[in-house]
Amino acid sequence: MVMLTAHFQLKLEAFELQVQLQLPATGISVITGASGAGKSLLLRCIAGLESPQIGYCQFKDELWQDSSRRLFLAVYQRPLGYVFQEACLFPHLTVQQNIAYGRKRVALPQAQAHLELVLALLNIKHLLHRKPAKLSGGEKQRVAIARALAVNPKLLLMDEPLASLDQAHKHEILPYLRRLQQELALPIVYVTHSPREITQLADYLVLMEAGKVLASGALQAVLTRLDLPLAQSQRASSVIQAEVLAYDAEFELLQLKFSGGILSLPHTELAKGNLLRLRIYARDVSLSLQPPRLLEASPSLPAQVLAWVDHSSGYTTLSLQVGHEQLLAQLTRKAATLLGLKLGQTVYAEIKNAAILS
Ligand SMILES: Nc1ncnc2c1ncn2[C@@H]1O[C@H](COP(=O)(O)OP(=O)(O)OP(=O)(O)O)[C@@H](O)[C@H]1O
Repeated sequence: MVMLTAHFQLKLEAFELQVQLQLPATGISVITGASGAGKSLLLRCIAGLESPQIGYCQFKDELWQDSSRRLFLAVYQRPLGYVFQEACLFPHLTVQQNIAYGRKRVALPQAQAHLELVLALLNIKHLLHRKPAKLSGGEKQRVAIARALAVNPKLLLMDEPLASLDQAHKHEILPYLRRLQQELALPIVYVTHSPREITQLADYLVLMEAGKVLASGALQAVLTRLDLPLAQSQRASSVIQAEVLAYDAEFELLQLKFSGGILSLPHTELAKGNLLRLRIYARDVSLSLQPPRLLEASPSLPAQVLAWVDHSSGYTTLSLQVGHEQLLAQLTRKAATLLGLKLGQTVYAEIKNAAILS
């Protein structure tokens, strides 16, 4: 189901945004692309903070903007929350007052219950009486997110909300974002450069370049498109869903099942049946023409070669069909040449490492 249909044409002095986009109703849609690609401008257009010469924006069954009919809802008339790179809290107000500041225009009876849920989900109840100067960067950003959610928006827009935080605080906030989206059933449009945030958060991915949408689609489909810069970078990765099958306590190995076979990963114990999102870097997948021998520690999985692309760095990225999933593998061009691969050929992929993202 489509949540948001957005067509914008915005001419600035030295830049033109020209976007036609549809985003799905559920999950987190991530907008990514190089610096200056127009990601923030697109988000600002959706919010009604820019006035494009041509603009059409429909959220579910609400028409927010249609330049052909001279219709334009101002930002405060659109039921959305906006979180910026910096928390931008009022320094003289407490956390509670900062959050209440955004809530003045909401007088729904269920608003208090909603707010309680938001405070619990973001784990900030114990901070309510502090001033922003006494909060860590991560806590400030959680308060800024609570303030945006306090108005009970139908859509949350986030523009690089973790960019000003150090690594530790980024890690602290990421799990909250996924939980918020799920518990509040709130669609999120999220701008980021970060490959980690893309793989951890995105259900749907939009890739922008020079003011235009270069590609958009389900995360896995966009990540594994060999014609896009994502698959050709050194950090190319694929994402798969897997289920916890068993735990080998002796070797501290988690056994995970996905449609392509079984993976073993060193990890602490997780409950059987848990569904996990795994990120597999293309360079952590090695290929062999021989089927695995019995009793290998991490048996290779049968995979079909779908396509490959050579890049200028001396590497080749291949896309492989493994069960119902597509995986990327990155080899040196020499190794790929020596394997003598052919399209459609069956090879054996060893997944040497995978990160559990959620
Ligand atoms: N108000 C403005 N007036 C003129 N040009 C602008 C304005 N705002 C943005 N631009 C230009 O539009 C282009 C896109 O800007 P935008 O902030 O959307 O990029 P971005 O993809 O979000 O980049 P970054 O990742 O660095 O934040 C840039 O070249 C920028 O200089």
